[in-house]
Amino acid sequence: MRRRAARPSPRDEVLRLARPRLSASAPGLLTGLAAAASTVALLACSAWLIVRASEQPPILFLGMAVVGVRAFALSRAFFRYLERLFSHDAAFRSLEAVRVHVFERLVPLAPDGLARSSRGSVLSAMVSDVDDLQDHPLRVVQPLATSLGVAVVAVVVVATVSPAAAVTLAMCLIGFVVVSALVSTVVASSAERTIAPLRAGLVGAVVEHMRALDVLIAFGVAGDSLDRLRAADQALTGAVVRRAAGAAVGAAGLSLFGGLAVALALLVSIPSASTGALDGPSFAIVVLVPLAVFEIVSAVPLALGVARQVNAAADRVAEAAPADAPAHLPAETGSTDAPAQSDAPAIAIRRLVATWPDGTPAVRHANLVVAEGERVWIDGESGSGKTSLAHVLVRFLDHEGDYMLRGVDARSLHPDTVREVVGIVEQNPFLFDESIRQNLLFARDDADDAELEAVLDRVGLGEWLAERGGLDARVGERGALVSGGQAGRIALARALLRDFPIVVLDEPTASVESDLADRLLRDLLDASADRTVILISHADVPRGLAVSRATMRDGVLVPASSVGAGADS
Ligand SMILES: Nc1ncnc2c1ncn2[C@@H]1O[C@H](COP(=O)(O)OP(=O)(O)OP(=O)(O)O)[C@@H](O)[C@H]1O
Repeated sequence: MRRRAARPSPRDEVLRLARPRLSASAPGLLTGLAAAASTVALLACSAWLIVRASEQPPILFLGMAVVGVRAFALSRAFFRYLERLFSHDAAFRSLEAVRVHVFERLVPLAPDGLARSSRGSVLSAMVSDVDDLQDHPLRVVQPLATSLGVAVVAVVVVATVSPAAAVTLAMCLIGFVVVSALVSTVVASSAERTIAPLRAGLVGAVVEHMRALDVLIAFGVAGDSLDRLRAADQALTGAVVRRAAGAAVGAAGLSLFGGLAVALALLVSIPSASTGALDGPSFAIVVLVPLAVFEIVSAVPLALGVARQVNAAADRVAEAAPADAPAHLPAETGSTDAPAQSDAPAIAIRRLVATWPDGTPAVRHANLVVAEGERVWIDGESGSGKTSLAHVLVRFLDHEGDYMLRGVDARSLHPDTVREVVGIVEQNPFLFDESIRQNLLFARDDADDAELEAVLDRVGLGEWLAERGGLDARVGERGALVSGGQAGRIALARALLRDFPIVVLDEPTASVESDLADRLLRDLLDASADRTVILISHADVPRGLAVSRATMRDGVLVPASSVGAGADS
């Protein structure tokens, strides 16, 4: 029986994505090898030429070596240039693919699958951790492959001249790689593994500091936040310094073993040189080639350090953007045919249960039937689960039990298709730091100015728009230049532009004083008169605005009460 291949670990999956295909990386690897081989050959040829020239032979005997020195000097630069070109081209191409792939993995997580990750860690995963992954082909695979190739070729070439010198060279190379790798692992491995998380911590601290600056200043604690930033910066600097110490150990090992290789080559070659078995130029090659080889393999301890950093970055990318969506989020599959209006209710849910990705119960039990064109008011105490239900209705959250949308099982539809029919106007709508026009256009980018002005007029913002000087007025960072009620109205204008037949209004009056709340609610519901509306509001809704009412209590939706529900205004 054939065994199914084990699935690679999340880290390996990410690294495999970052690794260019062999056909893309082969030109870089081969030219890198040629450049390194040229370096060694240049030194060997020069050493031979200098020593042979000191013997003052006829110039004809030196011709080939002179050409060789020139050729290897030129080919070294030429192949080095090509190697940079090919290897970076391959790495950047795969980097582009990785970033797109990571972004595609993040999209289905938003918004509820990302609720527990800080913006800083997602930002770091997407930017600096993905950037670090390009070091895998460039600064790990390339130098290791080049070093191995050149070391083997050099040992073989030296063996043809002096087998004993080849043995000492091989021993010194192995000693250097083993000892410096071990010592630098002891000195720097923990630093290298912590650099990515510490850098993410610093980015996260900076992002949070900037986002919360108004609150921090208002409460006089901006200094404490700056202290935290400083501490994060110091921790990162400390790790970088410890990593540099590891690199210094590697450099010391290089001098030690490089010198040892030359000394041992002298030791084992002098007897044959003194008996004449080894001629002067060959003696020079045997003694000096180790210096050039060690220059190439000096990249090995650095590459091992970079490999540890890349592994840490890959772990973080795999954690921030897992290959499989976490439990309780809807799968990004299903029919893309949006269900049309029919005799079936707009929304019918029965024995519906939903859970947040972290396991917190979101909705414990809900039954609700909403006819096409009906307005339902869902009230309930803060934290009872109203917003959670809204997230189920727009398929941000998965559910168990029945959720039929216009007679079609919502789970059989692609979540994006459900969101073409059911739109949400969030409790704290997000406004981009852009003009009013841009904040509306992203809902429907082919709307002209007249349509935008009409929809703003419909949600009661016509006068305000004129006062602001038109659609080019900016709304500020996170809507800082508009009030909470105006932000809610802009969010509804977006939903109307998108023309969702079913709209969920989540606490539209939450940030509005109570005497203005009734007017805002009336305006919003008037503006959505031709659609099915599920109005979530813990505040009273004036009589007549909602047709039926249901109450959420501790995650349980208590069935709708009589027609004409609503408080006396
Ligand atoms: N992203 C989340 N991850 C995990 N738990 C959450 C998340 N969002 C909300 N909760 C929890 O789910 C429960 C219901 O919260 P929900 O926001 O649905 O209440 P709500 O009735 O809309 O409250 P409010 O009227 O204050 O907006 C609460 O216990 C809350 O702490």
